[in-house]
Order: sequence, then C-alpha cells, then structure tokens
Amino acid sequence: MAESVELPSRLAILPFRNKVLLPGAIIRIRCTSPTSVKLVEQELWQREEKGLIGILPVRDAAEIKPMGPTISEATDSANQSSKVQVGSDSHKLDTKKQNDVVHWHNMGVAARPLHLSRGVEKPSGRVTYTVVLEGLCRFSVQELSTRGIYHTARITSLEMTKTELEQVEQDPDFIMLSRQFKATAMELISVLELKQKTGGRTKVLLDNVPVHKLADIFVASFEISFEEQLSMLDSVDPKVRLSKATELVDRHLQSIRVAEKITQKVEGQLSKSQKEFLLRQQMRAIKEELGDNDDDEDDLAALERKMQSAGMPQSVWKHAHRELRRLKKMQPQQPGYNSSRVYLELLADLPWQKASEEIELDLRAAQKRLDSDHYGLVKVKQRIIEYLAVRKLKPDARGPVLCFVGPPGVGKTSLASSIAAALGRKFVRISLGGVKDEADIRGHRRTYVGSMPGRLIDGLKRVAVCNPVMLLDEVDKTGSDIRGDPASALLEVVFVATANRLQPIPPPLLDRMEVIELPGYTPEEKLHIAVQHLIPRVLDQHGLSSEFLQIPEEMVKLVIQRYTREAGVRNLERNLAALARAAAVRVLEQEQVVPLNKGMQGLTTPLVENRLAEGTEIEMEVIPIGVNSSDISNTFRIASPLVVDEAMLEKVLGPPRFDGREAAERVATPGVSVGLVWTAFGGEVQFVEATAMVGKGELHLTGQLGDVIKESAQIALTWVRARATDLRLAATEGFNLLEGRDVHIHFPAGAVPKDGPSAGVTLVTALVSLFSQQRVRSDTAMTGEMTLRGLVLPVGGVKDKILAAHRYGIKRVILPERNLKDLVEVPSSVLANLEILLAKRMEDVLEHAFDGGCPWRQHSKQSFEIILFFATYDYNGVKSC
Ligand SMILES: Nc1ncnc2c1ncn2[C@@H]1O[C@H](COP(=O)(O)OP(=O)(O)OP(=O)(O)O)[C@@H](O)[C@H]1O
Repeated sequence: MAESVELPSRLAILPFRNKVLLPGAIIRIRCTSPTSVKLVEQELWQREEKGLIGILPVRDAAEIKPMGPTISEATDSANQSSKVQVGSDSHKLDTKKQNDVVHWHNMGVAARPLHLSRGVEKPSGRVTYTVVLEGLCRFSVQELSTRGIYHTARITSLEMTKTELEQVEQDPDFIMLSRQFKATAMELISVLELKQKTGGRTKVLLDNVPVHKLADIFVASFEISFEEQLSMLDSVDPKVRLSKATELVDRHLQSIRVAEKITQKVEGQLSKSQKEFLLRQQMRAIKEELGDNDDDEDDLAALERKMQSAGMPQSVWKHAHRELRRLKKMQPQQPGYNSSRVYLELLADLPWQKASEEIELDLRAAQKRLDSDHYGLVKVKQRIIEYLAVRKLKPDARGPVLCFVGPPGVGKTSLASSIAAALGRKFVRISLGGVKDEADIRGHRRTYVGSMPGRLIDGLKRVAVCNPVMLLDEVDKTGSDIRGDPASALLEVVFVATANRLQPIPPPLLDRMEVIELPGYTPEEKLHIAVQHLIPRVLDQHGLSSEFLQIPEEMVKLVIQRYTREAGVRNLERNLAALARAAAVRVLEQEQVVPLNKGMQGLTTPLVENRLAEGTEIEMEVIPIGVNSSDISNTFRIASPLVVDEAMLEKVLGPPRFDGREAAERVATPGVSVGLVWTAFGGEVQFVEATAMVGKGELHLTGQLGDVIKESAQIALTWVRARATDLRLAATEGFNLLEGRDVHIHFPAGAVPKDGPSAGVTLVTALVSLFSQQRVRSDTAMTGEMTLRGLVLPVGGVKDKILAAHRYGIKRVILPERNLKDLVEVPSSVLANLEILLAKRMEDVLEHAFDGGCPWRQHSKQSFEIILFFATYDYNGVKSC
C-alpha cells in the first residue's frame, strides 16, 4: 500500500481506455501495442532504478458523455512533438476527424511497477510485457506531449501535505463521514468473511490505514462503472471521496445480499425441478404400464422422417421400411425393439447420397502432389499414377486394391492420403490390427444380442460421405479364428490397404490386391526426407519456424545414426519433434522476469491480494494510441535462431542409443553369429547365440520363433553333427562338446517375432563357432538358407537386409550366390560401403565368417604343418628312433 510519495514533475503516460487505476489498487496489464511496449521498455525495463509512470484514463470520441475535464488529441504519430494544452472545463481539441480523436482525462494516478516480465510471441517474434502496477497517488496533467512514440505529461501532485491532512482530520464532518465509512466497510468485510472465509487481515487494514486511502482501496476492489471510477478519481477532496466511497461500498453490500437471496431462491427451485423430474419419470413408467406410448410414437415418426430424407437406394429403403413397420407394432419392452431401432437409426445416419465431389483428375497435379508430399519412392509413385490413370479412363472399373507393403514409417499411410487428396475425396483410415472376428469388419447379424455395425460401416458414418478413400490399415494383422475369417469380408470392397508383411495375408485376399512394396530408406534418403519434409512439418506443428530453430544436416545425420535404427522414418520424426518441443520451451524461456526489489506482498492490501489470488485480477490490453505500428514493428525480433548442436542432442534425446560397437560386443565369445533377417520391421540384424551343456544331445530353442526357423535350427545341428570329425579336429578344448551335450540356441531379439528360413547359415555359423571355440568376425553378417548337404540357398528381402546391415555399421555381408541379381535394387551409396561376399556352400560362408577362414580348414592346415615337421625330422636321420 502506498506510503507518501514524491512525484517527479514529468511522467511517462500509459493511457487506460475506459478504465481507471485508483490509488492503492493493483492491476496486472499486458502491453502488446507498440506504444505501450516502447514505453515499458524505455521507462521501466531498461532502467536500473525502476521509476514511476502515470496512468491516465482515456475514452474514444464515440464514448463521449458529459464528464469531468478532458484533454483531446488527434492520434497522429507523425506529429512527434505535438503539445496539447489542458483547458479548465471540458476540452476537446478535435484537430482530426472525429474517429481519430481520443479524450484524455486531465487527472491520473502515478503508479509503480511491482513485477515486470518480458515475453516474445511466437512465431511473430513480437515482444510483449506484463506489468503489475500499484496505484500511488493522484496527479493533474498540466501539459501533454510526446516522447518518441509515447506520451509524457507535466504534472502536479494532488497528494495532501501532512499539515493539510492533519487539518482535515480535525474536521467534524470528516470525522462523521469516516465513522460512517468504517461501519459500512466493516459490514462488507463481515459479509465477505462469511462467504469467502477471508477478511481477517482486511479488518486489520481498517485500523492501520488512513481512512481517505481506505476509501480508494475499497472501491478499487469491486466492479463499478467507468463513470463511477472517474468520479472517484476526481474526488480529490477527502470528504467527497469518503461520502462517495461509503455510497459505493453500501451499494456493493446490498448487491451481495440480493445475490445471496437469489441464490437461495434458485436452490429452492432446483430441488423443485428435481421433484418434477422424478414425477415425470413416474408418469412415464405408469404410461408404459398402460401401453400409452405417445412419446415413442413421436420418436418413431421422427425416425421415419429421418429415414425418408436419408436418400437410401430403393432396395435398401424397401427393406428399411419393412423393418420400421415391424418396429411400430412392437412394444418398447419387447426383446429386439431396441436393436431394431438402433439399426434403423444407423441406416438413416449413413451418407447414402452425400458424396465429396470428385474433382476432374489431373494426373500432372496428382504427380506434383505425390512429389511434394514424398521424397523418392519413384517406382511407387509411378504405379500410383498408373492406377489413377486407369480410374480416369474407366471410373466405374472395379480396380485392384492397392496394397502398400513395407516396414513401419515408410510412408504407406501418407501415400494413401495423397491419393485421396489427388482424387479430391475424403480419407478415412480403418485400423484392422487385432481384428479376429469377421463380424468386426462386416458387422454382426442384427439378431445377435449387442450387435454392432462393422468397422467399415463405422468408418463410412464417421467420414459422412459415401465415396471416401478408405485405408485398410494393417491387413496383415487380422487374425482368423472360429468366428470366421475377417479377410473374407474385405473381398467385397475396394480400398487401399497397407501391411507390414505379405506372409500373413490370406492368399484369396492377396489375390485381389496389387502389392506395391515400399522398402526401407537409406541414411541418405532419410536425410533428404528429414530436411525437405519432416523438419518443415515438425516446425510448423510446434508453431516454430527456421527463425527460431535450425537443425543442421550434420545433426540430422547424427540423429539418424545414433538415435534411430529403423527402416522407415517414424522415430526420426519423433526425435525431431522432441528437439522442436525443447526449442519451443527455450523460446518461451526468453520471457525474462524481473522481480523488483520490493516484493508485492508487503505492499498490496489484503483486499486486492484476494482479487489477484482468486484470479479475478484485471487483465487488460493497453491500447495503442497515436502510433503507427510500422514505426517499430521490426524492432524486437529474436536476435538469432537456436541452432541444434551435439550438446543439445544429448540434452534432449539423451546419450546416443546406438554406437556401432554392438556387433563387436555381442560376438566377443564363441557361439554367437550375426545374421540378417526379415521381420515386420523390415530388414534387421539379428544375433544368434548357441551354448552347450551336459545332457542327452537335445536341441533347445528360445526367442520369438516360428516353426520354419525351428526346423532350420534342427537342420543346422544335424549338419554340424555330420561334420563332427572336422570339428573335433578344429576344437582345441571343446572337441567332445557334441557328445552327451544339449545344445541351446537363443535369438535374443527382444519382442521381434522371427520366422522364415533365412537364418539357416547364421545358425550353422553360431554352432561351428561354439564347437570350434573360435569367434566369428564382428564386421560380417550373413543371410541365407541351407540344405542338409550344406548347399546355400537364396533368400528374399535382400535390399532390406543389406540396408539393415548398413544401419548397424556392418562392413561385410555374406550372401547366397544366386542372390547376386538382387543387388541391382540396392542403392549404390550403400553398396559402396559394403563388401559383398558370395557363398554357394556352407563352407564358403564359414570361410568368410571366421578370421582365418573355415575353422576346420585352418585345422587341417595346422596338421599338415605338423606332419611336415615330422618328415623333416625323419630326414635329419632320426630313423633309429
Ligand atoms: N518418402 C517420404 N517423404 C516424405 N515423408 C515421408 C516419406 N516416407 C515417410 N514419410 C513420413 O514419415 C511419417 C510416417 O509415415 P506413415 O505414417 O505414412 O508410415 P506407414 O508406412 O504408414 O507406417 P505404419 O506401417 O506404422 O502405419 C509420416 O509423417 C510420413 O509423411
């Protein structure tokens, strides 16, 4: 609360439109206009010693009513040195057209800042200030002029001197008025105390604060009109002020009392309406007992109207109408009434006639759209364009279902939505993941209790047009069980579908689809996708722009190498989003806060504190007056954007998740080999661990494995056992591991399920490594199937597997010889970093997989040397031995 203050002779003036700040009041304002921002910047923010500013009420010309003395000024910012004289009565110096004129009150209140914070709005970079001000004392304006783009005023303080105050306090009228005011104020406090359980500290005020100040404080704490606020401000004479305040406090008190009465009355009425509700419920029950179904009849009539206007085709209408007639004859309590009704409601809700208007298909525009949404994928885009071309020539052709197959995050869904956009149709995605019941897609039979429409119908209802592009997401994830085969329901419709793998899609469904494979991306492709598509999109989604955040290519590469190891770009996008979120926080952190030396607590009055604490504080935007905003529009821009560096990567994304040393660490002990496999996540590097223990020669397998891989493991073990002699020769200490031992093979690949034959050579290599006790090369991964005779057979998904090897930093890949032709699909940038070794027989694989070549060939080399040694010995004439 304000102690007596010395005012300077000139104050910078912040105009308040239609609002008055009274002495003792506290107000929080947000300055956004260039004038007020400049004023706060220069008068408060940049000053060491925060000064005072003047708050002057103003009002627009349109609002003019007879009021106290005013000053008028044309809002002409060009007139930088304009001076406005203050007159004695109502002064309107209308120098410009009426619209531009604002009227300044000639009396204001000096205020001091209690709290000051600076903010930068994104994405414009506009600076704003939030200031908490405390009104101190009244002043009158002698002369108003401008300083730059804001106003200043020569002022005279209207604060009473100590002697004047002492004199007033002796005045019997003043004493009487004081008593009256205090009594009313006390009454108000008691009422508030009851209502809000506060006020204890307010009572203390009554005894400690001079009563003429209390008058302002009390009036400032509740809502009164602008006119009343002005008249309170104009009450320089303490007696006038006290009598006005008493009147206003009393009125406020009465209004609280009236409000309370109304609340009580409303509460009474509420219980009455509850009573009514109960009675109505009872009445309804009685009516139902009597079979008096007026309400239901009304409802059914409404349903019929809805059905009529739904535009159903004739055949559907016939069926629906028959159903409605049946429904009308039923009693609501009858079984089947509800399901029949829900069914008809659904029929009436479906978008039978509502279609998004198909735009004339422009293939060039479609190509442009696909190109602008997706980087690369040339063949895929080409196939889509062909598909669209056929649609254009024969719009009613039941074309094939396009099925995009590929690992997660390679753009399957977004390609489908680009197709919809190119056709000008709405897009709806229906997830089929986990659907086991055919009825989930097709819908239940209506006679089934709790029957529901299927996901397709649901999708149609959701999208509300009858010709959307429907994306059947994850067709490979539908299961089939005794309740039917969900895939068979899909045969009836034409859509775009996606799947991660082809294998689980039932052949009849696959037959109707045209499969377009989307392999994973190379690191270079990921970099392009990130720079051209993901970063701009992520920045936009977070309300940022490159003015705020820049992610250099080098850093994107690090994110790709160290934080992701996926075939697609989904995690890359997530990591970029994490950086954008962190940047958004930093941008907001630039909003600096200056807590001024004198804390607010000691200064505010409990009454005003209450208002702030209860969130009812006044938050007003200070109006721009006399300002041409272009003057300073670009003054406050973010100095420099935040540029992501390695330190920020670590801070936001954590320590690197992948470091390229994994393979070396895993194969440190004999019995582990590095394979390339194909999973639902695309090509993957998978480690196979083999170990042996005392047992009956059994094979144990663990990991998420399908039947085919179990068979591969059996073949591998048989093959290795058949070469037991060679291995025995090769093994140093473990050569008898094969006999009386159980073998345990583990695929430690977490939750990635693995089936298919391509781990055959990897399994053999792990076993040979175990039995020969030799480590495999950590820089080499292999793929391929084998027969019992050790013939290495080709495998599928070569491109994806080689991309995976590249992601893991593998340098050599052993590949079945007959897969050589598949290498044409592999980007040359990847091949340039890899040594491809071809293998025809299992021995070729082993030759490449171990450092010194196939372990038993090494062994036979050693034996040969020993034999030679003996021969030499013989030669030297030790025949006698
Ligand atoms: N070639 C590309 N160019 C631009 N953006 C791409 C490209 N490939 C993928 N994206 C973006 O990567 C994100 C993931 O793609 P999308 O959701 O289409 O993957 P998906 O293949 O459908 O994955 P899922 O199998 O998990 O459904 C999207 O934001 C998509 O726009």
